[in-house]
Amino acid sequence: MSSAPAPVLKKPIKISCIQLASGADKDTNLKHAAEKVAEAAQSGSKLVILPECFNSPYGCDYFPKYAETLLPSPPTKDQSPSFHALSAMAAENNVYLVGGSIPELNPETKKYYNTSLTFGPDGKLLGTHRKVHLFDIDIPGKIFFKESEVLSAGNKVSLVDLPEYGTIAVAICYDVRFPELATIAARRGAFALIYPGAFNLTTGPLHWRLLAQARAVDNQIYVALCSPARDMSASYNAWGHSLIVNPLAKVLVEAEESETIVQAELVGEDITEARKNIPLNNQRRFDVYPDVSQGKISFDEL
Ligand SMILES: NC(=O)CC(=O)C(=O)O
Repeated sequence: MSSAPAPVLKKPIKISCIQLASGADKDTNLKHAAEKVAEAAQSGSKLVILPECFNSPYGCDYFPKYAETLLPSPPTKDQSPSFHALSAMAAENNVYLVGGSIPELNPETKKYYNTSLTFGPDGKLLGTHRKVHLFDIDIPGKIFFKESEVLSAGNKVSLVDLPEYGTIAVAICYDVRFPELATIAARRGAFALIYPGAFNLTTGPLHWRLLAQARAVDNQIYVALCSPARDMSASYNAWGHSLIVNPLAKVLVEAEESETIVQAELVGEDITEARKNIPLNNQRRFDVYPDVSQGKISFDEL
């Protein structure tokens, strides 16, 4: 007799994406982020998400200037003010915090990364994700961006365990375009795919919502994309439109472009129901596409 699979989300959790307005001053950005995290927590969120490059402008010219050193871990306050500010935001508000991303400099290799840090309600670091797929695109007349001119790529699928709830996967922005990473995280039991991200005025309207819905329908789990607010005076204009999508790929909530917090309650039964009614997980044909299941995968060492 086959028994029902254990729910991947043990109890409901309210989550918030903070579509943060930030500028060039890191201290101001950190203080503002702290106010917004407190606001999200006060409204009942237990998982709070900040955007990609939440405390700096986004662009290759800015990565070295704003980069912080995270190793050896934990870093000192001088090495990483953002690490300490994020840890305090999580602890003071008793929330899990996916701290968007920050530019990171590895002091030994001298390589830069676009790195996300996730903290628990006790302020302890639970996981890190270095952007795996660097944002290198050239759409003539519209947008040219080459993160690989400055950044190096991370090399792992990042899963973070939230003990009372279950497991989330954290990846960054351009990573959302790669279904393999999401599908592997889902097969490892994630109940949500969390992407701090910063699409732009060209790719945002084309693909932002579509990709969130695609990753949700592929994997029958929740997806959250958290953008910075749009700033037309900045060199990179973020799309905004932070959103949360359910396991049937329905958009539960979506922002416009200005600063706001979008929230939704994630419910385990909605994942179970979607998977019962459309049982993709029992129907995969790895005998037909073995490369997907046999590739070598690196996971987060928690
Ligand atoms: N900024 C990114 O990493 C990705 C992006 O804007 C896009 O894929 O489009």
